[in-house]
Amino acid sequence: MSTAAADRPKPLANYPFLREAGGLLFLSGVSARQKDGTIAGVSRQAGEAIYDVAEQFRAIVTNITETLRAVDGTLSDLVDVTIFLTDMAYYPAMNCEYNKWFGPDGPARTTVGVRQLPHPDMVVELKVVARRPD
Ligand SMILES: N/C(=C\C=C\C(=O)O)C(=O)O
Repeated sequence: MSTAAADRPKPLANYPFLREAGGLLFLSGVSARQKDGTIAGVSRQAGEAIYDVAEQFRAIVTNITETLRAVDGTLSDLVDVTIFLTDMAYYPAMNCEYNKWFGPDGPARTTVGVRQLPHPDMVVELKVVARRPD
């Protein structure tokens, strides 16, 4: 299974976009980082960072979609999602965006609060598992 074609920001270290095992696809953690290195959903006002968790979430969904596309998969193949938030104050807005993408029959989901993600402008990161497309 080739994963090299994914139209995704390059990994930050020596890990693959995804790894297959037992008919499942385990994707490495995905942020809103773009191919040019910027992070979606961040603006600055008077030097202060303003974070849009919904925009970051949408960018993550795009990154996941691109990763799955490389193996002929789609978001409907997701079976498990873990969401990392740097502040639970983002939880309601994240849920609102989440519900635009996934229904009650979507993947199992867990959300946890974390102190930091790999870049200070990342406020949300997803770790997902998908079934291997037929
Ligand atoms: N998966 C990891 C980072 C992902 C960052 C990104 O997608 O921008 C990691 O460090 O393990």
